[in-house]
Amino acid sequence: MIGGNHERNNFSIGVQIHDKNSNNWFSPIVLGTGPKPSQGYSAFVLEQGRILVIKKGSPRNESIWFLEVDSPYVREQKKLLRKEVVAWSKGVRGNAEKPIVISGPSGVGKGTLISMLMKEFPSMFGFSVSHTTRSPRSMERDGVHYHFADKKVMEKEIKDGKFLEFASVHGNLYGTSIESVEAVTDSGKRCILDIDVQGARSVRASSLDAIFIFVCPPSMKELEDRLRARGTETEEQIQKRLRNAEAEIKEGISSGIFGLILYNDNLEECYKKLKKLLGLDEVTSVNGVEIEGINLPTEHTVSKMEDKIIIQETGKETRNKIVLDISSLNGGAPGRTRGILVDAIKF
Ligand SMILES: Nc1ncnc2c1ncn2[C@@H]1O[C@H](COP(=O)(O)OP(=O)(O)OP(=O)(O)O)[C@@H](O)[C@H]1O
Ligand SMILES: Nc1nc2c(ncn2[C@@H]2O[C@H](COP(=O)(O)O)[C@@H](O)[C@H]2O)c(=O)[nH]1
Repeated sequence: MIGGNHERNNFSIGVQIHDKNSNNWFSPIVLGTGPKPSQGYSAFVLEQGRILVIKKGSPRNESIWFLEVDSPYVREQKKLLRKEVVAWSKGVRGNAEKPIVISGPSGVGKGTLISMLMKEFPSMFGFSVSHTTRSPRSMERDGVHYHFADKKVMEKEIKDGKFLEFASVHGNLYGTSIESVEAVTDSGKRCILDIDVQGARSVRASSLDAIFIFVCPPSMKELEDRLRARGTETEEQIQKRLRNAEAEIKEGISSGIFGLILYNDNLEECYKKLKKLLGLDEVTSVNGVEIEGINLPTEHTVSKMEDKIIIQETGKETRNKIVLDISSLNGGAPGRTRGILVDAIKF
């Protein structure tokens, strides 16, 4: 059962599961950010354990949702959390672009390359803000560079299934929350994750369909010089990061986790190669790839014909029809919007 839940000031709609055998209702763990309560919903059970939910009277990009009840991702989470699990993802027009995972040893230049990409293509990419238990550096801001977290709180949230991946890196806990990835995908942008090799391995093993890029330094000497020049770590921390770098580089190159390997020798050259790998070398406009919202008429009826959902405007002389092609679904939970092909027909 999917329904409104205003009473406890919880402004996301609630989900309850009915067990036919015991005739009991129970509340599953709900992953991802769901839709806010609305004046009405239509729902259709789709293949592969998904429910399509269409909201009435919602603003642009807020009307189409998918509740995953028995998809491969949800089954994986049920095993991990040993509880009933469901997961939300939001429907967007077109293709949901794959998230990009960037890994590499500390100081190789991942953050520098990501900043260049986000500066040149601000409307295309968004950064997944990780959680960490390490202390902030002087220029770092909470919620922008990291969510600086208390270890106990973060460990509890990991237990509650709120993280896509987490790892102990250079003596601190780091992790990517589902909410952080969703904050990016919900804004229609392609998500970039800057995470270590262990985190990339976890993401690879999950059902999040991403692109994996490993960044290598030209030499260990150059890596050391960059870490020192950055001036953000103590000598002891630099030594620890350099020791870890050797194993990370070995694993990054030989484990098969990463489909793409970039050498960051000359920064400009490396950035050009990164853009080429992402198919951006010909892009001159910052608005080249936008994921559009799906704009539904406020008053409508909904029907299903084979693999098409037909949304018909009511109460007006011109009756616009919107057709969702559910055979075209791509992407999805966790932390991803679900792309869908949409046709609008005016009468
Ligand atoms: N190709 C390059 N040549 C010289 N210096 C570089 C190059 N790329 C990055 N740098 C410099 O190296 C330092 C480390 O870069 P950056 O902070 O981006 O590394 P990082 O991989 O994100 O590290 P961490 O994993 O610790 O966050 C920075 O001072 C940056 O300006
Ligand atoms: N597994 C994860 N690794 C992460 C995450 N966020 C950052 N990192 C990695 O940690 C190191 C050190 O980062 P620093 O900011 O302390 O220099 C670096 O390799 C990052 O890629 C995360 O969410 N999960």
